[in-house]
Parts: sequence; structure tokens; C-alpha cells
Amino acid sequence: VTVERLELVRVSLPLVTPFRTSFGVQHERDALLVHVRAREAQGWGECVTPAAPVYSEEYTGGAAHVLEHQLVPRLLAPGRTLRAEDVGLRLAGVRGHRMARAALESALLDAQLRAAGRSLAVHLGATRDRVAAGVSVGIPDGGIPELLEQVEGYLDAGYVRVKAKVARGSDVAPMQALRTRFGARLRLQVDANAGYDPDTPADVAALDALDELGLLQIEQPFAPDRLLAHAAHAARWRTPVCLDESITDAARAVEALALRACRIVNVKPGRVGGPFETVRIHDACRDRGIPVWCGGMLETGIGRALNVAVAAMPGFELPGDTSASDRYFREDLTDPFVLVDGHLAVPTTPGIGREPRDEVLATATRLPLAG
Ligand SMILES: CSCC[C@@H](NC(=O)CCC(=O)O)C(=O)O
Ligand SMILES: [Mg+2]
Repeated sequence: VTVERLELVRVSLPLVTPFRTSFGVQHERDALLVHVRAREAQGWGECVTPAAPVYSEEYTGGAAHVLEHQLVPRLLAPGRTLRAEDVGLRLAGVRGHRMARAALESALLDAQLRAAGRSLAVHLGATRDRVAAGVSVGIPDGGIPELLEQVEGYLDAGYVRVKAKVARGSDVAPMQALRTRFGARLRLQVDANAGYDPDTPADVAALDALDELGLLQIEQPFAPDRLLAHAAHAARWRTPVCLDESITDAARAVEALALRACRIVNVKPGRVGGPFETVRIHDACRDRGIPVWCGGMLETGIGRALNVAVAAMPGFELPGDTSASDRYFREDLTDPFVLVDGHLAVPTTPGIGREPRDEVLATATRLPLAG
């Protein structure tokens, strides 16, 4: 496509309930969107950075800065006519900033596919027309009683599996309470968001106790770079280790698997640099018999649409964190994703199949980057 105008759009959506993880609590989704106006069509991408560098090194202010001063100028320098497949090449000289790149690449791919009248799911080789939805539950302020209530509500809504956030001091007791309340049949996994230290005996003891609860997986117990520590403990535990923050790209995924640091991979298109790196990770895991699932970063419908199409690819055989819009937002930026029988329908219209609704955009902050 030929880019005529490229803009950053920042809009904040309040969360229906506070979302607490091992690295803090969020009350809103401060969303940074890339809007591409090409001659042939428009495209939208969502940068999944949190407002502060607490999940990984990236954060929204930094992503906006690197997009404006480094990534967009490099992308458009050789010329404004380009394919989404070229983004990786044009940005090859830049290290890191994978969430910022992902937003740019997915916005261009959206425009390109809209111009071609082709849905993202078809372009990715998706084999499902709906995807099973898991749900991620934060650490509630109200403790165990509120946790039980929230999980009850999500199970009633139809979510097919529950992922609970754990952190030092909020791990074994709440997970045992879920087991006691919902039994051994509850499909339950935990996500520590790198909150434990492999060299702290009390931390390892807590994880060892979680390993006794018949969980589907233990996600990212330790810091992202500690692949050998994950491998050492994965070998001791029955419960499979899943990595999220550690898996920054396909090369890292291959190394993590070779080191046996994990047996399951949480793939987030927004974390790994975009749709094309996502396909490379999907293919690398598939070649090694490793199941993957699509994680989430509290995306609005823009990022959620990308995730749902990715979750429909063959290797995404485990339910992901692709929840319905109303899990987070009373009113989504786009037409909502709605849970039907525990599944979300994969968009079939051109591009990502969602765009921001004008009335919600009206409240947004705009930053023209080019054009
Ligand atoms: C930025 S905090 C979100 C990171 C967290 N994501 C979730 O728990 C799922 C969020 C969602 O449902 O979008 C993860 O580490 O997997
Ligand atoms: Mg995670």
C-alpha cells in the first residue's frame, strides 16, 4: 500500500474491575493505537505496552517516542509504498521495541488486507471459525472470597479454563481454595508474571506446593532471562512450565525449547513484534510438537481482533486469554467480541475485521507522525 498519513492515537478505557498481577494493579487500559491511512485503505494496530515498564522493558510513553523518532522515519524513508512483509526488513537495524514494531506491522497488514479484500484469519491460514476462550483472573482486593465469586461468574459465563494470577503471599492458599470450591475438574492454571526468584527457597517452596494442585501449567514463574532456572525447576515439577515474557521472538522460543525451559508457549502477537514473527513462533513450536496458546495484554477490540485470528491457527490448540470484550470493558473501542458457548467468533471481513467506533475515538488524543 502507499502510506499517505500515519498517526498515533491514545485513548483510555476504564476497566470493569481492577486487574492486579505480581507487578501491580491497573484500573484502566491506556491504549496506544497506530492508524495508517493508505491510498488504498485504512489500517489499525494496537501497541500492547502497559503505561509503565513493569511487564517488560517497553512502556507506552517509550513506545510512542520510539515510533515517532525511530521506527516510522525508518519505515517511510525508502518510500511510502510498501508491503507489511517489508516492515521487518526496513526496521532490521533497530534492536528491541518489539511491541512498538508489532503495532506498526499489524496496522500496515490490516490496511493491506482490507485493500485486497482478504481477512486476516484467511491470510494466516486459520483453520477455526471460532476459538475457545479462557479467562485471566487478577488478584482481587477482596481476597479469596472475591476470587471464588469472580471465578464462579466466569465459569457461569462459559469460559473454558481459568488462569489465576499468583504472587508472593497470594498463591497456594487461593489456589487451594479454588480446588476446594470447584474440585479437581476445574481447568486451572497460574501466571506468576516472573514474580518469584529461583534462588529464594521460600519462593521455590511455594511453587513446589502449587505443583501439587493438578494445574494445567505454571506460567513464567521466574524473570524473563532465566531460561536455565526455568529448565532446572521444570525438570523437578509435574506441572508443565509455560513461558510468556521470556519468549520475545522465534529464535528465543527455539532456544527456550532446546534448553527445556518450557513445554508450552504463550504467544502474544503484540509482544513478539507482530503477525509475521507470530507465524514463525507458531511454526517453530509446531515442528517441535509444542502446544501454543494466544495470550492477551488487555487489548481493546483492535488488538483483540488480531489475537482471535491468531488463536484460530492450527497450532493454537490450547484455550488462550482471548476473553470477550466485556471481561475488561463496559464499552470496547470497537464492536465487542462476545462469548458464545465459551467461544469467540473469528472475524471474516477484510483485514482484522474491526475498527474503532467514531464516538469512542472522539475522546482520543491524536499525534500525527507523518503526513
Ligand atoms: C499487561 S498485564 C497483562 C499480562 C498478562 N495477561 C493476562 O493475564 C491476560 C490479559 C488479557 O486477558 O488480555 C500475562 O502475563 O499473561
Ligand atoms: Mg503471562
